[in-house]
This record gives sequence, structure tokens and C-alpha cells, in this order.
Amino acid sequence: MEYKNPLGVDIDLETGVIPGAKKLVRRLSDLKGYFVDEKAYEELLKENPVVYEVYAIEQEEKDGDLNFATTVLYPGKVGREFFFTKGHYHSKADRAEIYYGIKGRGGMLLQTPEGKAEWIEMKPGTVVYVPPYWAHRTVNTGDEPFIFLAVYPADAGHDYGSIAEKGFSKLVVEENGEVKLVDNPKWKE
Ligand SMILES: O=C(CO)[C@@H](O)[C@H](O)[C@H](O)COP(=O)(O)O
Ligand SMILES: [Fe+2]
Repeated sequence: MEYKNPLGVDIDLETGVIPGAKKLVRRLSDLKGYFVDEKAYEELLKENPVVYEVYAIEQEEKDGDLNFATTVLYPGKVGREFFFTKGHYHSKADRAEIYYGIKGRGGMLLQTPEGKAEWIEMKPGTVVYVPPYWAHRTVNTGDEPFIFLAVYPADAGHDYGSIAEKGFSKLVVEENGEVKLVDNPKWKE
């Protein structure tokens, strides 16, 4: 039997960086079609800001193993909508996941394939359990980077397709200085 080596790493709790991790950068241009206000999107695209970065330590896609990653989701809005991650189902849809809030403020929008949505607020110390079959997207509702850790099965995979196409049934927006969930006018089941 060949055993893998255990690993301990220190997440930089200020920046979210995991030493030795693979870094992924998502700019606004990578999120074309995701925000409802297309005019506001085109306007901000001139700056094309980084919306989020992911630092991932991933294993081979095998049953039983675990990946983990931090996400640094920057503050900002497109129109009334707060910056968010793309959001996905897992390719192996029955794979669950755990998120843990490290820094900043935000929340997770979750949704079943039928479009039933849930919103869970997150702050440092919040643990979110993402059950099997739920799509999940994080949203930065604050004014500093929102940083969190995710731990997920190594064979979970990412299925971006249906969220990229239809979005979530709810939008997370700012209304009179408050965070509100409103119906997505573009949502179609
Ligand atoms: O849920 C997971 C892994 O299953 C997170 O590590 C996200 O991948 C990350 O927060 C970026 O979000 P997406 O762009 O992948 O939706
Ligand atoms: Fe996930």
C-alpha cells in the first residue's frame, strides 16, 4: 500500500492565501451574462476588476479524498447586485461541501434544481453545510474582501452550466443601504 503524505498548511488569515496552492483569478470579464444589469456590467468592464481569487489544494478526482480552497471575494456591485462567485452544482451532484468564514461579511445563496433558494449569512467563524444536490454561490455584502475556506470531496467537480445559463432564482442586492433578496427577473425554470 502506497500512502499519501499528510499535509499541514497555514492560511494567511488576512489575505486568504494558502502557501503552495494553485491560484485562480476571476475577473469581471469571466462573468459575462451573470449580472442582471447589463449596462452597469459593460460600464464596469472598462476597468475589468478582479472579482475573486481561489487558492486550491486539490487531489486526484478520487472517491474518498478531499480538496480544500480559500476564496477571496472582493467588495463591489454591478448595478444593485453585490459581487458574487459564479456558483455551481457539483458534477457529482450528490457531493456535499463545508464552508468556513474567515474574514469579512457576506453570505451563501443556495438553490435546489427546482429553484428553491436559501440565503445563509456568513461572518468569520460561520460554518455552512452545503447538502448534496444544492447549487451554491457566495456573495460579498460588505466593504472589505470576504474570505472563506471550502472543503469538498475530491471527485465533486464543478457543474457551472445551468447557473451560467439561468442564474439563481433570487438576486442579492442593495436597497436603501440594506441587503435584500429579490426575485431574479431573468429566472426561468
Ligand atoms: O464550492 C467550491 C468548491 O466546490 C468553492 O471552492 C468554489 O469553487 C469557489 O468559491 C469559487 O466559486 P465558483 O466560481 O467555483 O462558483
Ligand atoms: Fe462547491
